[in-house]
Amino acid sequence: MARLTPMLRQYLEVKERYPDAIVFFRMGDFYEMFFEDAEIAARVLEIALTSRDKGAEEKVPMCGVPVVSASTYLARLVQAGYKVAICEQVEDPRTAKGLVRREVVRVVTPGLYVEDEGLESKSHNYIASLVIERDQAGLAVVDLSTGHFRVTEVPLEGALGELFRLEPRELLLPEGLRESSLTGKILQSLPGVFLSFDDLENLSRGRAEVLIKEHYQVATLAAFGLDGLGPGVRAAGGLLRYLSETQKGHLPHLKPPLFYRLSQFMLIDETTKRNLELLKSLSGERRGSLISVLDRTRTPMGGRLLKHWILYPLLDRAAIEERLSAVELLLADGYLRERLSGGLAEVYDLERLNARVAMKTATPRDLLALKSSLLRIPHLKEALTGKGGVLGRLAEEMAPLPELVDLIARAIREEAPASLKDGGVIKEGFNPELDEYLRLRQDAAGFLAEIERRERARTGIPNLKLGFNKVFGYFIEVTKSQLSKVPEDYIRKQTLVSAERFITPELKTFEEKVLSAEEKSKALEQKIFEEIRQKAAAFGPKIQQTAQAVAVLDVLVSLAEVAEERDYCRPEILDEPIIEIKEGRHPVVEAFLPSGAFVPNDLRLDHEDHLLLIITGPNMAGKSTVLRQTALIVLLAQMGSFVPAQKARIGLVDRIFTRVGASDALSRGQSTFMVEMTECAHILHQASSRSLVILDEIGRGTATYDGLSIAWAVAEYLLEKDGRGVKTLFATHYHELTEMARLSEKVKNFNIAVKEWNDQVIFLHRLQPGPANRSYGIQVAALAGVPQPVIRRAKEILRRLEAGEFEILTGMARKGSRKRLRGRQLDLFSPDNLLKQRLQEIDIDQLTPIEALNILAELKRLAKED
Ligand SMILES: Nc1ncnc2c1ncn2[C@@H]1O[C@H](COP(=O)(O)OP(=O)(O)OP(=O)(O)O)[C@@H](O)[C@H]1O
Repeated sequence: MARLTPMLRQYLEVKERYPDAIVFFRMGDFYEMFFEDAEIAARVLEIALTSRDKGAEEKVPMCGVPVVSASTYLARLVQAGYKVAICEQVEDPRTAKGLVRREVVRVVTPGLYVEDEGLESKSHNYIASLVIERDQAGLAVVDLSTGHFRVTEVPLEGALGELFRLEPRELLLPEGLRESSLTGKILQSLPGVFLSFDDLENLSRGRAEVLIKEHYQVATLAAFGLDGLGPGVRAAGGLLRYLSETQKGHLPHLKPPLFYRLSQFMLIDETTKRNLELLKSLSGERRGSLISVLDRTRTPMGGRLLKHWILYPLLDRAAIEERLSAVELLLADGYLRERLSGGLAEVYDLERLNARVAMKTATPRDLLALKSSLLRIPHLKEALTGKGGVLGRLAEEMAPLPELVDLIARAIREEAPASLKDGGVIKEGFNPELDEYLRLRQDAAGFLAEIERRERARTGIPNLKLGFNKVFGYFIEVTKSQLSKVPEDYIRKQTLVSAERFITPELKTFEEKVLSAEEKSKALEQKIFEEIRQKAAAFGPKIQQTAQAVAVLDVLVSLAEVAEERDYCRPEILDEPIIEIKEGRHPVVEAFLPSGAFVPNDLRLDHEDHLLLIITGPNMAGKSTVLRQTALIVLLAQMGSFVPAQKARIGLVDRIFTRVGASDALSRGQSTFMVEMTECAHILHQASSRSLVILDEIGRGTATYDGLSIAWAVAEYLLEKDGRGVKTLFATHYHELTEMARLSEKVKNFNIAVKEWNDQVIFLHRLQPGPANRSYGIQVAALAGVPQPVIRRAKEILRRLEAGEFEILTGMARKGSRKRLRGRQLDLFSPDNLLKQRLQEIDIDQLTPIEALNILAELKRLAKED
């Protein structure tokens, strides 16, 4: 240490306090990084790595980024998963005695990033914290870029699901969980989440309460609905402490924590969110997702709220009806909708602008954006006056804040530059002192012209010019051919190819005056701007309230537009557990087909005679589509949207469960069948009589008869669960399941119609009562391009199976007729020696019917491979 320069010593002291962060060390107009930090940053940011003298002969690796463009570099480091500590000069270098004092003013991680460059405008950037107490988990989430703060308590097994629903960018966990299996599971569910660890386990309930009360200056937690909570309060307090430490206590825009219970909303778990392709398609893109069809929002806060509505459908009938009525009104009044959408399109991200104002990072252009957004508010309010219901309430909640608009309009120049650094931000006439400096600078132009004119006359050099550059300041330029006329008092400063530049004492004195005026005016502009920003910050809560109202309005207008364009209807919301859909459509599939090409379908579910619908039909007929569209229509209805149907009556559903086809869990080291059964177990445990269960092809991942037996037992269990059963749609290729309809009147068979033509199938996509009579698997295989010899052979096997050989075989197996069975099987599948040998080993007399069936299934499989 002793050999280091004082500056590097200061740097190392800072670094010692933030060992796991890259330190951005402010030096003038740059943030510099040293040692290993410099090497990492140079690599990640692709900037030059240089070095600096350590004071002795050794060199220290170093790199730097300009302060003006720092947020871009910051975004890249943070996105690459690094933590950055921003260390500023906290005193004026011009007046500091000795080394300038520097302090870390903010720590930035993926979850603490607030600059626009690295954030998706229509997504929240959440940081969450998790605290576990026995079988309960407390969860708190904050979006620092908007100030949203939410808290919940969930049973431990639901914590992961809720985390997946929120998808935080960063998760704060108790130190003790660092190496735990739970952390491993979290990383599997949320790949790319940035994990931070904190001493949350030793944060007592009492201490956490004090932290919250102190921050919000309240006497009790009752106002936030947090009283009576345990781990929820600790998670919220812990998160607040972490935010306060990293932001150095600077969190004025954080909204009061909003407590919610999972039971207030329809529960959408990880599987359902993925399977129903709510925010992303199965291939991971926005295209093909529900939100891609629904999102017509014009403001970033509207976009974020729409996501929230999709993930948190309501269970309160009155609240749903309110939203639906607003959508209906907007749908009916095209003129109103147009006025509103025009206004909304001109509102910027009020939430993030407000956050930047509060965090003192707002630029002059941010304030202009705030002003022009607020200027739209009176128009929106006016358009909504007298509308009643939600719309009327929104109008009341919007605050146009004319004092703030007026202040910004008087103070900030419309063409203000992006940064404050070079001045030119504050309008003339706003501050007399600033005007004085400005006049001096303007006068300077006249004064310089006067000097030029006078010097030309004095020296007789007609093309003598006055100029300015950053290195030499003001100068007089004389071309080489005129040099002989230059007077004695000119002092030569610079030689160019064809001219020489001079200064005079008079010019130097003048220059000092002008430059000091410039410097003073910049400092004054900075001060004035900060004062205005400070004043704007005082309007924070009103701006947030307005932003929230704008967001709701934006989503409602968006839903009305989609309803109009895609011809959706208003669903009837019921308390009784019925789902009745007439001419329902899949909102996403239909959007990809030509208009009118989608075949609508009717469907009814209830607890009397339509509790379990078994849906059979060939591959590609549209079984999955019917299943998913039913779930999506229910979800849309409960989020307050119109639905793609001619008529829909929806009894409130508390949860939608889905078990659909292959999942991407293979990459997480689980087998397809294991995933299928885990999801299935979850459904069987959790589903209630108010849930909707969608099962697509269950039991397919194992041996045929194991699978069939499981599928059958699962269906039976759901039929009886809790005495009332669970509304279930079950698509299957196990034709045997259709037998269930004979055993219970609550079960109904449906199939999806196809037409046969020239040994080809034509898909009609129409749902009709009764079981499917054929599977057409081979025709679909042919469509898919399976080679002709295989298709011919498959048809041959199928023909013989259908001719009854299958039943004969099983019958024989039951009777234990070893010899005949062997003969038949050999004949049927033209087996090789290996197969013959296997059959010799089987003691058919001891076989149970199921075992016999399994053997046959295996033979079939071998024959197919053959
Ligand atoms: N009602 C419909 N109207 C028009 N096209 C439809 C309809 N239903 C499905 N389709 C089309 O058929 C395709 C296959 O549908 P889907 O995946 O639902 O079939 P499936 O019966 O579940 O098939 P598999 O058994 O192979 O999974 C869809 O991608 C869609 O293009």
